[in-house]
Amino acid sequence: MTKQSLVRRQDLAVAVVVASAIADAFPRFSYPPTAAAATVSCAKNYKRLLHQLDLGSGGGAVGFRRDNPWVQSMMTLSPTQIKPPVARTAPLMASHVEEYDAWMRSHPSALSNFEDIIAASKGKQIVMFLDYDGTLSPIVEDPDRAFMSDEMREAVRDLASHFPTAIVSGRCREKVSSFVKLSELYYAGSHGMDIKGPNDEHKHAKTRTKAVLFQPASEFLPMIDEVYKSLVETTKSIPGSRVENNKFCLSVHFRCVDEKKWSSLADKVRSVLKDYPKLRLTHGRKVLEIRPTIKWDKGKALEFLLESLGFDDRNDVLPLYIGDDRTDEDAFKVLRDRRQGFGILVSKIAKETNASFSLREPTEVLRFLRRLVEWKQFSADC
Ligand SMILES: O=P(O)(O)OC[C@H]1O[C@H](O[C@H]2O[C@H](CO)[C@@H](O)[C@H](O)[C@H]2O)[C@H](O)[C@@H](O)[C@@H]1O
Repeated sequence: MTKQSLVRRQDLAVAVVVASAIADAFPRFSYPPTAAAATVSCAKNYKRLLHQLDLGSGGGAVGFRRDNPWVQSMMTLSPTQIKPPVARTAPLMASHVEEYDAWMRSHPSALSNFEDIIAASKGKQIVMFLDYDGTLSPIVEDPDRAFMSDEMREAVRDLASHFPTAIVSGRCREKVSSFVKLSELYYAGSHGMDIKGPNDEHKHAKTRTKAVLFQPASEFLPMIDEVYKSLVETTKSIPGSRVENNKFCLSVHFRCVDEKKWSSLADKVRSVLKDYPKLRLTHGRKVLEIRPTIKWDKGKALEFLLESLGFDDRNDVLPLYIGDDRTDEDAFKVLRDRRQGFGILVSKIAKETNASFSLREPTEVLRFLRRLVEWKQFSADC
């Protein structure tokens, strides 16, 4: 066994131990799922939980005990806080490693399969879509300090000089663009509900976009502001909770909330939302996300941007979307349904996904982006 493969095995073992801990703590939702049941059970559970979470479609009266599905879903979909158990039995670990290996075979590394991705781009214009948190920046406790490294910024800048590049984020557009600090990019903030093109001087030569600006949820602004104020007031008694105003949507963070208080936090959020049937609730990584019930998401934003760039109904385009979160699945699904381009999921653990490839963490995203730039520069020189 090589040193590299040994290291990878050790990483896998850690991921597996954490996943096993989740499965132990919440056996109803095994995670990662068994190889055979992975697709069906994860998808079913997630859909069921989302249905129960969807207050807009009548969530019904439910309590907020630890055994409540809503609270359970906060736990199962936000695994990082769960500590690995002290010891695991070898056979169990081995089986989970096998499951992870099986997942990696169906969602192989975009780095190891770089040549295949490049081969698929032959004669096509690559268009890049990048999620921000957990993709370009590592997940940190304070959302206001989720900075992107200078190396990553440099790589994204180089990337955008070769390919049209968009940032697609749940954050407020102004906030994410202040983190990225590159005016040559397209930005789709608030989960795609706030889209803006690059400044005039940066328009990409191969695109015919004009000043793109699309805000399909603008009528919800007063309601979102009102709910933001209510949530700040209602949740202030929960230590560590935090409400973030993302302009067309809101985030209620529970990364720094004691697990014992999650139920109470969920209760408070729901008590506010019950008066707003036009808002719905979804989950991200240790975050409850509140947004208008309109049929608009990151997938629609991807389609909107492709069309704005003049690539709609064309076969000579290869969109690549890199993201780490549930909300990115809408974009992965669009690519899968269109049979166009590739979704790349950033994850260290097996997850139900519509992505075709995977990368383990933002440092691998950085390597992938750099390779794309190097390949483009090399092919331009030849
Ligand atoms: O679509 P994204 O760009 O991935 O945005 C999704 C949410 O990201 C941020 O929250 C996440 O990152 C934080 C900083 O690392 C972390 O503290 C939090 O637990 C994560 O959920 C952002 O703050 C949210 O508003 C976005 O909705």
